[in-house]
Amino acid sequence: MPYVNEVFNYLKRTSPSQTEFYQAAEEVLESLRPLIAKHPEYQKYKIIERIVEPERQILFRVNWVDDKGEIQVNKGFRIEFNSALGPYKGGLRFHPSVNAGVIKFLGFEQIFKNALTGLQIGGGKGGSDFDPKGKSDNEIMRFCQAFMTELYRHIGPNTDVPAGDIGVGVREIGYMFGMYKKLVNRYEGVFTGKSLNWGGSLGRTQATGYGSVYFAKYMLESRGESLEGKKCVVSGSGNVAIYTIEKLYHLGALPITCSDSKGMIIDEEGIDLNLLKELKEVKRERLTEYVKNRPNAKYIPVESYESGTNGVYAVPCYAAFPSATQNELNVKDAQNLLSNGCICVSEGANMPSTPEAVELFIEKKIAYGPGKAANAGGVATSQLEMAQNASMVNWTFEEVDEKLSQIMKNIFDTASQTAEEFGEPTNLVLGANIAGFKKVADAMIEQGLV
Ligand SMILES: NC(=O)C1=CN([C@@H]2O[C@H](COP(=O)(O)OP(=O)(O)OC[C@H]3O[C@@H](n4cnc5c(N)ncnc54)[C@H](OP(=O)(O)O)[C@@H]3O)[C@@H](O)[C@H]2O)C=CC1
Ligand SMILES: O=C(O)CCC(=O)C(=O)O
Repeated sequence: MPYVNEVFNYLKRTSPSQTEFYQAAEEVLESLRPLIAKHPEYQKYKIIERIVEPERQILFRVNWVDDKGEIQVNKGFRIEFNSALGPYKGGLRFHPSVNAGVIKFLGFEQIFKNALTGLQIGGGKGGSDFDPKGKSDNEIMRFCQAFMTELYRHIGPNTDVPAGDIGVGVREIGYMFGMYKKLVNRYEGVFTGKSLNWGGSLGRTQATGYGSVYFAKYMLESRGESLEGKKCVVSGSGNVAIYTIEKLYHLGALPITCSDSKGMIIDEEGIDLNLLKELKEVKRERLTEYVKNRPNAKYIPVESYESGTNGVYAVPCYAAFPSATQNELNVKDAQNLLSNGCICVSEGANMPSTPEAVELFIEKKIAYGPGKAANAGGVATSQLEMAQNASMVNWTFEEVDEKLSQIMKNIFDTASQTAEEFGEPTNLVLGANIAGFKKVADAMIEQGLV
């Protein structure tokens, strides 16, 4: 369909060098071809042209002073992509790889992910190229405060509600919220992922990882399969990876790997979750420390991975849970997984598989849950946090977890029913993209040309 090609070419011409954004946009636009053929109104109202263009992009300078008294300068970003379904909602990422193209891909994915949750949240994302690694607690605080001295004027509980992502957790949210409160002189639910001491929701910390495992469970159930007793591989060792591992244990599976940017752990007896939490959540150590406490486990540094592959996906498993970062799983990794008998991939990370890897998973018809569906439990639980803040109530952990599980089931049902309707029953990429897009597109038409 030339229309879709034209929009994609326009986007490449007008937003140069945004590789990750092109990747995310191309996948969605390709999926939309059969929908647009059936629904010419999307073309008439120029929904595709409008949806690939953020409503607002905020780029700003962040000045702060390090512990040596030297001035440091970083870039800050907030991309308010689409508000058809609710206030902009999406995390903040602090990582040296952050640039406009990365934030734009994340914000774009967020539009459809948030729509799939069935909740009233629009799509946005932000962050900075600030590297939190090796920074003191005081430096983290000063950076977060400096970041907020600009961002505060663009956000609000009914406007734009940030949360965490890579490099941003409860500690950073606390420092940013503190500065926001001081600047606006109001105590309000402007962030999610807050500490339980002052407005956070039980279950938000666990939600993305738990949600990704629930999604795998529902994909597998629909095929008469289950995770019980099965070996699983997990990449990453941050928030999403840790709670993926925890939920895998709850469901009787055996998670045997985790990783960080320097290397990976293989622990055939099962990852020691208490040890991992202590190292990563409390001490903020590297994974090399894990094997010092767990002599039977093996540490493999990145340099020892087979060239051009991610070592995690060379480990034989029944199901894989990519939970680190974008494009961490390439076509060679996908081949390794498939040839070792893996039948399920549930993406906790955003866009962790390259387009060629995704194509192979779809062609082989394995249970493949794309990130925008499989990791939507985090943002969905953020919306539950907003709902509790707005009505000044606190739900129990069990209430939140029950709602999360049901939301993941609904997302799976919606994506698979839509995939079936468009003639490819196992293709959840197609199903998730069409179902998410349709909800936003219909709202955009109903709200007029704004
Ligand atoms: N937190 C949330 O609620 C949600 C997160 N996500 C996505 O999940 C993924 C993980 O996020 P989260 O767990 O919150 O982040 P964390 O910062 O808690 O952890 C990130 C993990 O990924 C590893 N990692 C990051 N970048 C790279 C890289 N370039 N190469 C190899 N490993 C890397 C980190 O290793 P190291 O410490 O060495 O850098 C760390 O183990 C991201 O894609 C994020 O967008 C999706 C939905 C919600
Ligand atoms: O909880 C949120 O608002 C955002 C989570 C997030 O950044 C994501 O879904 O990628």
